[in-house]
Amino acid sequence: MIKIGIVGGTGYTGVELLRLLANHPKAKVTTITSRAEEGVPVAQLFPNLRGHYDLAFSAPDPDVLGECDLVFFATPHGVAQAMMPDLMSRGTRVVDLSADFRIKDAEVWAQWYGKPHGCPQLIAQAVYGLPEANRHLIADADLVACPGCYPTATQLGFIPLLENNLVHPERLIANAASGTSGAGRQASIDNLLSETADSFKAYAANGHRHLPEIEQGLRAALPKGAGQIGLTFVPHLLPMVRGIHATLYATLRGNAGDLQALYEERYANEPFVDVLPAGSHPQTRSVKSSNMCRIAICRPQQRDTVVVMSVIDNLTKGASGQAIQNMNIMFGYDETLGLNSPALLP
Ligand SMILES: NC(=O)C1=CN([C@@H]2O[C@H](COP(=O)(O)OP(=O)(O)OC[C@H]3O[C@@H](n4cnc5c(N)ncnc54)[C@H](OP(=O)(O)O)[C@@H]3O)[C@@H](O)[C@H]2O)C=CC1
Ligand SMILES: CC(=O)N[C@@H](CCC(=O)OP(=O)(O)O)C(=O)O
Repeated sequence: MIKIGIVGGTGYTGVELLRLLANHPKAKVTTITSRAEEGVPVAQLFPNLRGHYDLAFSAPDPDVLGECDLVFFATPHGVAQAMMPDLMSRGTRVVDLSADFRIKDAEVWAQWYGKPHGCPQLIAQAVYGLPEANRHLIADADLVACPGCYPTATQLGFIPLLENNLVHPERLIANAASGTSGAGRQASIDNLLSETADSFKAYAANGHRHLPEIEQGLRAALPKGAGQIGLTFVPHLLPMVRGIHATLYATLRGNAGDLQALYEERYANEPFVDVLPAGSHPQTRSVKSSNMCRIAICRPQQRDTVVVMSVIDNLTKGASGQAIQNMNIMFGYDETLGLNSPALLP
């Protein structure tokens, strides 16, 4: 049994980690932090966890976290950067759910996150935790940077086309829509029910901080010499709680062959990517609370635009489920341990 610490246990990704880890056979949460809720029993704040956890929230303490085999950071950007050097010097491994170590260029990070990177010396050793692309590196990593929610849905959708150099990489488009839990649990007027219900809008159309992360991942998938990645990414807010639906567009270079077979083959051995039968339209409800990404591909009127639809639960495959998938790989466990529940319906 490995000992787990969670920094930032009162946010949506923190409580999703707790939900998923409650039945994990090889991992036990031994400390969970919140500064605002210090001393409050976990089950008092989250009644769904009554009977599962005896712990109370505590303030982050490096000595206590340093006794864990693995610490998850489920905190806003900047927190992991500040605590990481001390924690890693104690030999504790880390899966960071924030964007602190996702981007390989510290200056690009600073440009998009509006402040200097707080720990540039550890960026190089951070492994980007998208198992479908980096499984072999994750296994030995001490620091895994878990991908963002939009980046997970978008990269899994585009990767097979790019790896096989089938599309013009500089003309990619991603229209993606997220439920409101993507914005976290802190109060904000924009996320009130009365602001979001019965409405649908794009936001950050001029540039969202996930753009450099997604482009970095797509660049890694493209064979050398195959051109430059250029993505137009427009996020949208959906009046629902969980889920991301990404509709992706790419222009084929020429005769692409059987795209359905290509996707089925690429993801045949992936436990958490499900390529739907031709003609399907994936729904966010088919992945709600599950770690699955469901994908469908089509080529309308057999023209040169390929459309890929990719759905995930932003809190599960888009954050905490993927974080646990990474943990399983890091500790040599079956990758699916604790993550096999099907989606919640209705
Ligand atoms: N929501 C989503 O769908 C996704 C979120 N992410 C990322 O995961 C991270 C967590 O997201 P989410 O759960 O939504 O965030 P929330 O805002 O809901 O929760 C943040 C948590 O971090 C703690 N925290 C805040 N500041 C600090 C600090 N300085 N030191 C220690 N703890 C702190 C808070 O507790 P307290 O202040 O009491 O200490 C709280 O428990 C973010 O980086 C987010 O971008 C990634 C993918 C998807
Ligand atoms: C709906 C909504 O507001 N979503 C958030 C992104 C989700 C997220 O948490 O971003 P990371 O994955 O980088 O942590 C946003 O657009 O900022």
